[in-house]
Amino acid sequence: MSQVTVHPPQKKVHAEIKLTASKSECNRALIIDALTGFKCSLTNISEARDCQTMQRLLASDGPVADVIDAGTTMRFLTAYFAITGQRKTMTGTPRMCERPIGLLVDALRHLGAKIEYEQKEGFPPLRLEGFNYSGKNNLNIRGDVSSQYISALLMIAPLLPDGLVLTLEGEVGSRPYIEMTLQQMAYFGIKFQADWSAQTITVPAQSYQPKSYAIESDWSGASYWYSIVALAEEAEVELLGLKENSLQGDSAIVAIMSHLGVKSTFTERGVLLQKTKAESSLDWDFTDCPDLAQTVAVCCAMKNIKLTLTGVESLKIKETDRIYALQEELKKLGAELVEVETNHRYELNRTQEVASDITPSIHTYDDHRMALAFAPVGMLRSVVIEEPGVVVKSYPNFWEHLKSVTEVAE
Ligand SMILES: O=C(O)C1=C[C@@H](OP(=O)(O)O)[C@@H](O)[C@H](O)C1
Ligand SMILES: C=C(OP(=O)(O)O)C(=O)O
Repeated sequence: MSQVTVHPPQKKVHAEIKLTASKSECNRALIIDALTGFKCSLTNISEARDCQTMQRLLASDGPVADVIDAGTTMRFLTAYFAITGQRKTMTGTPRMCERPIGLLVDALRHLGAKIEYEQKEGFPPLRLEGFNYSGKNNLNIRGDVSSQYISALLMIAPLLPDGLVLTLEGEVGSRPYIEMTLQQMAYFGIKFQADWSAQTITVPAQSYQPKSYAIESDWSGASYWYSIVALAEEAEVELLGLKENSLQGDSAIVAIMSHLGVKSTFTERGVLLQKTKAESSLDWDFTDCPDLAQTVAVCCAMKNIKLTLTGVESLKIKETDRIYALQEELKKLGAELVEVETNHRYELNRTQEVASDITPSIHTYDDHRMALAFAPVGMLRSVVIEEPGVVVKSYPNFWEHLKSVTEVAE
């Protein structure tokens, strides 16, 4: 097993970090570029493996598209290959083949795509066998499973002969990601109407306009630096390439961390993080920013801040069951994450002190965010992170960046 040990810093954490670009923004830009016939000029392409995989698969005419563990790549490419009538087998890691895709497949079939399941109904691997337009431009889809299905459908909507009227049913999770999709579509010239009270988005048939586009740094990646600053005794970190008015919903970390002891000041180059006083409890709804839940839970566990989490149901179908993974690994930090009876509400409490001579060893469950969220623990006590290479999915340079502020032993 490979592992790293993160040791507490010997001096003030002081760094300027150039984060890689957002994988979400990048994978949308790559799909839109493909829909213009690759006529856009994209800059600051993300180093995240999910985006490298997207680029490689868009450029390949091979019959099998293996997305590895990239959810957006799987969902966005399925819609893209379907609408462009490409015959492909879509597959990924064993975990990817446990992540549901039935709602997207049903929607694409309704529009005219021929798609078969190769193994289990509702899950990858899938076989795409062409597209024959059904003449239907109305579609209803549940909003509470994954917003990625909705983004995937929206991005192909302008290419449908009659456009698309998409109605989202029930609760809508990860809504900022849907808004990011619409804003990026608008940037590339697409006109649409979004009626959020009726949860209906109307996209007429039209063409994307090729343009140049610079992808912003990754706010999800920024969240680990917020946690580092919150936990370190003394710290000042500038994160480069982030904007105050971001398309990314994970910029909510600014507001969350203002309660947990990090002050943000936007500069011409990005955002400056400085320490400030933390509150003793936090109650946060993660419906709009599910990828921040692990960062915040670990940070609160270490700072002994009582945390109540809601809106975390989707965590069970991500790279791993993140609720289970958090529950297991937080125990090693002396904290307990329990579901409160009132349903879908979780409470995090420190229940015991872990002796200072114990070095917790954190299992990462093939989930980049488990490694990234637990690494900041090293600001307060030495911690082992198992299989550290998982970070490559979204933040390949993380360990190099961390080494610039503290000892990370291989
Ligand atoms: O559209 C996107 O780029 C994403 C949407 C979210 O997924 P869900 O919509 O499945 O919650 C998020 O967790 C994921 O990391 C990226
Ligand atoms: C859930 C995530 O990614 P995806 O769904 O794209 O695999 C993530 O990066 O936290």
